[in-house]
Amino acid sequence: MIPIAGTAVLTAAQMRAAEEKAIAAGTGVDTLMQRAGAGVADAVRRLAGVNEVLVLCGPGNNGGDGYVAAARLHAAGPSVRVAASAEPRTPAAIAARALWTGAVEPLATAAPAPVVVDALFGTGLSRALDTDVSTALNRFVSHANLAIAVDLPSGIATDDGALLGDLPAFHVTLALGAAKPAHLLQPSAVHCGAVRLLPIGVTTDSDVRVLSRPDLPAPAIDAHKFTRGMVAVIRGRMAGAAQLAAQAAMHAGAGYVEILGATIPGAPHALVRRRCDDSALADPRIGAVLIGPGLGRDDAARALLDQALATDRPLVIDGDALHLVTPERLHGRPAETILTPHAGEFAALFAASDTDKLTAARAAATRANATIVFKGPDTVIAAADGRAVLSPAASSWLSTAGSGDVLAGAIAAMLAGGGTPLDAAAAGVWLHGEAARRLGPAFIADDLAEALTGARA
Ligand SMILES: NC(=O)C1=CN([C@@H]2O[C@H](COP(=O)(O)OP(=O)(O)OC[C@H]3O[C@@H](n4cnc5c(N)ncnc54)[C@H](O)[C@@H]3O)[C@@H](O)[C@H]2O)[C@@H](O)CC1
Ligand SMILES: Nc1ncnc2c1ncn2[C@@H]1O[C@H](COP(=O)(O)OP(=O)(O)O)[C@@H](O)[C@H]1O
Ligand SMILES: [K+]
Repeated sequence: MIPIAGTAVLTAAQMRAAEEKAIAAGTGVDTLMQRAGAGVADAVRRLAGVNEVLVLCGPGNNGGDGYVAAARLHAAGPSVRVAASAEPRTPAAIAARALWTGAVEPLATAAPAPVVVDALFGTGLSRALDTDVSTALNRFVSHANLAIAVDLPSGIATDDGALLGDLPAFHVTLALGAAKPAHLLQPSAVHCGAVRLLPIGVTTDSDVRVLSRPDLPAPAIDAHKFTRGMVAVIRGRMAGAAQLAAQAAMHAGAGYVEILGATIPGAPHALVRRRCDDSALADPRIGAVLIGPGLGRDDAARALLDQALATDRPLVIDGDALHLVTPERLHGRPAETILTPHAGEFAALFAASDTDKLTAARAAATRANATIVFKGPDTVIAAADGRAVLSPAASSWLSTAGSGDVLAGAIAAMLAGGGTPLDAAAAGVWLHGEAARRLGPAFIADDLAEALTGARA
């Protein structure tokens, strides 16, 4: 049972292919199922203690994992019962069913237990749950003190995180072999609870990974302010937003942060101010230019955006600027570009899409030849080369005005510090989430910017 941070994320088809590769190399599906079931039993025993466990088994290999786990749990001591929605259908699941010597109760009439283990459906779910199955599942989960899902909560779509039925929320989900998009994308992720990985000895390879704590060393012994990264924030109509972003860049570790534009009364003394002209923007020491927070959408804003797009400096584009730019204008830029849209800005820039958030972000990244940070409760970071990073849900207290400005500043600091755009964006998202976690409830964006210092530590 290991944390999923930094691990590969596989679709159902990629997981099947990985499994087939293992089978072709000599590890049978029964062996994989034994490993999965043993891992589940071990995790359940640790989480459930001496409480009675009810294992719910479906017709496929997810159900097979359930029978293996039930037999192993029974052998290890805890009181276990099994209820099934249907007879097992796959050869491996039929063999696993034979290992369970106790009764198999019908799902509809089985009594609840303090611990419920859902092995009804995993990556093979192909349509919505029947209502009798989802009613029973809700009944068991609502009566349990601890609800554990095997691989995925039954009723969620592995690849896009859609809910295929009226689903309860689980406390823990044990991802078999690899995390899947549904463990991280909403609305399904919130139904998974804490997700832990159970390795089953299958090699998993993917362009998509789970966000992890970035490696951000202290400045080198001979560092000076410009080697640590210089960030230029272009100020627009709302000075507060630009100031928040600038403060975030400073607290995230940039060595030198300047505001390009009119003076902001009360700004920190460490924040340098300069006129926003072509020569300021051409400063070769600038590691990242940030435009968008509080920019406005008028002609003056458009002129500032033109200036920013004309530089050969790495660029972070946020907020209002996302409404003024087009993917085509970004495509030919001579330096890296990171875009940080929330759902509304994403739709304005790339048009609404009916695909899932991961697919949409990757397509947008290719289209704009930029790194996209598609924000929200399931932030997706996608690079133009197809790689992507999925963030586990961050604190919902981030839903406060200005927290996006803080994120943009943190990402600009990471980019100026020399990371690749994908690493810089991921590091910024991680610091932002960690700062929020440290603050707890009801913080404001100003607190969040300051808390980046602690997150960085
Ligand atoms: N991929 C791997 O490497 C491994 C996968 N294993 C397990 O195998 C699972 C995948 O097994 P399967 O492909 O057999 O799929 P599932 O066990 O998820 O379910 C498939 C079965 O359910 C039926 N079905 C699908 N949707 C339904 C619905 N809404 N209502 C009623 N019946 C429905 C299908 O016709 C099929 O019979 C994984 O989630 C995991 O738990 C493990 O056994 C070990 C290794
Ligand atoms: N419910 C939520 N759970 C987790 N993170 C959230 C939630 N709501 C917003 N966020 C995060 O907070 C930030 C909000 O950014 P944005 O919408 O641009 O706000 P603003 O424009 O007010 O600064 C983003 O990083 C987003 O991912
Ligand atoms: K399941």
